[in-house]
Amino acid sequence: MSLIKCEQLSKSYGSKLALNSVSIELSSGSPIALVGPNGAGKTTLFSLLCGYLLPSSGSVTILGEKPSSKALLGKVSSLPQDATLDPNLNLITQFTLFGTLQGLTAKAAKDEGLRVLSLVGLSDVSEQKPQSLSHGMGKRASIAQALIGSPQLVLLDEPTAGLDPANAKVIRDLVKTLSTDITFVISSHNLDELEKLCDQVLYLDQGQLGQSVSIQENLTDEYITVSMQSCDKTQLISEISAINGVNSVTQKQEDEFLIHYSANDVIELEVQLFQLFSQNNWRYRAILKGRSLEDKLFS
Ligand SMILES: Nc1ncnc2c1ncn2[C@@H]1O[C@H](COP(=O)(O)OP(=O)(O)OP(=O)(O)O)[C@@H](O)[C@H]1O
Repeated sequence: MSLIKCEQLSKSYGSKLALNSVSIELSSGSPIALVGPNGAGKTTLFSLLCGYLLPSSGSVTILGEKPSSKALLGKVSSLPQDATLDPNLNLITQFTLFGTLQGLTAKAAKDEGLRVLSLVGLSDVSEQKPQSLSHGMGKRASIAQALIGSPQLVLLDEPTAGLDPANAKVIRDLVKTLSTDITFVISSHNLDELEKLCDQVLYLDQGQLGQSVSIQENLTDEYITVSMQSCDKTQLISEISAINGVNSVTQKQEDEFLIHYSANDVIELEVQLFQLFSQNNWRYRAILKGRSLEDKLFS
């Protein structure tokens, strides 16, 4: 059975059509990215999936059920972009309350609260109120709240927005670890982050679902993306273009170059690239097989 199924799903706010006939069918598994410009309809789609909003037309089901149905209690949860915890209650008190709202006994709810706090590394602050937490800890606490009851589907809206790189990595590692049991759908503007986490990317623009890109396909594409730290750009393009099997070299950004090749032996091409860098004393930042997600989506 599909995890999420939307058929010609539309949502209007008055005369504003925020979501326009979206049809998708998604299965459980690796994290799924939802990307799109501001106002594309990502939050609206999340709200429909959670049952916070009703469709104007079309249909949406999660595990075959309507989003707000009792059968989905505890199976779907979400971390809205502006989620805040109750400032008046300490973490474990409010998590216990959320657990009981999902039908757990008080004891089981407290155990569950402690379990999810431990998952996000916040056992030590379970008795503290949200205001005493740093921004990163607060975000982890909100994610912990979304994990109460071991849901099958968790929707994360900008889970690392505003976090420093170290805290963002903690959240990414957490999602990676948990994604063996939970399917995450992550809305974010951070394409680098999504590339690290997700296999599939849904692109929403002006309420319409555009392309669905599989990141894994990168592995078989005949592209290499090279980010350089220092080099002579004109010479780099000319010398790589001259390598046997290379069809084209395109400068994508200031220091990023996309190599399209038809060589059968990618390892041989990589060796030649390293030799070229070494001979010219050029330094590289990264060499990526395939195209970057940004390039796949926007070129
Ligand atoms: N409650 C509302 N009333 C009227 N219009 C709304 C409402 N909520 C959203 N919209 C409009 O619907 C469209 C989609 O908004 P939505 O918040 O779903 O986009 P988004 O992709 O999440 O944007 P962002 O990346 O900026 O968070 C926008 O044009 C927005 O202005």
